[in-house]
Amino acid sequence: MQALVDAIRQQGEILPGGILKVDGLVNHQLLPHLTREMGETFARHFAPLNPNKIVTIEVSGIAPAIATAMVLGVPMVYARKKKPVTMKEPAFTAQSVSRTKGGVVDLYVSSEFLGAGDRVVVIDDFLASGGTLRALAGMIAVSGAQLLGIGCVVEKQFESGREKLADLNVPIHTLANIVRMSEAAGIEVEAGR
Ligand SMILES: O=P(O)(O)OC[C@H]1O[C@H](OP(=O)(O)OP(=O)(O)O)[C@H](O)[C@@H]1O
Ligand SMILES: O=c1[nH]c(=O)c2nc[nH]c2[nH]1
Repeated sequence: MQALVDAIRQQGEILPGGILKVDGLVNHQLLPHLTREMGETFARHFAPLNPNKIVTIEVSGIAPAIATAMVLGVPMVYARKKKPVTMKEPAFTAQSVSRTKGGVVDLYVSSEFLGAGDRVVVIDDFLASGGTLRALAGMIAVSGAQLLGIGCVVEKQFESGREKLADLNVPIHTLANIVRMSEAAGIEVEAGR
């Protein structure tokens, strides 16, 4: 997605710990034209798989996920990181490591909104180590739903998440790919794959 690649070139910043800051377009401020194009691009890519649900993780996955769900006309469910009193039991749960806040986080999805018969495409903002998507895929498997594919806005190729998720045997589609980044060489970003 060329507009996203251009925006990352213009606004992306490298932070310590191999973190790419794209708060101006993905993780804090959202740009409607870019978010809409993300949704349209993911929807075009995954429509042939005929999903009946988009699943993501709060908080930064919500925007591209709802943009995709709106184009496909299907519900979007997001895993919560704190279990609210409104969430009915049983809930599916897993743990992941938050890359931007540190520490282990619990993920919760209610069985009210995910279960056998669901055909799921997962949309998230970042594919880095793949740990968060692995946790979510585990919850989807336990629920009895079928995982059809994974879409991520930004892939950090140098963290090899794609290779680590290969055993899930689902297509992974990303919109921008960070091949490498370093203070010396800057951010090498190309179209997703
Ligand atoms: O592939 P991984 O190494 O697991 O990294 C990707 C995950 O890291 C971020 O979550 P984080 O909790 O940092 O942020 P968020 O609250 O902004 O969604 C991002 O939203 C992905 O879910
Ligand atoms: O804002 C972010 N920047 C990153 O580099 C990253 N990696 C995983 N999750 C991330 N979120």
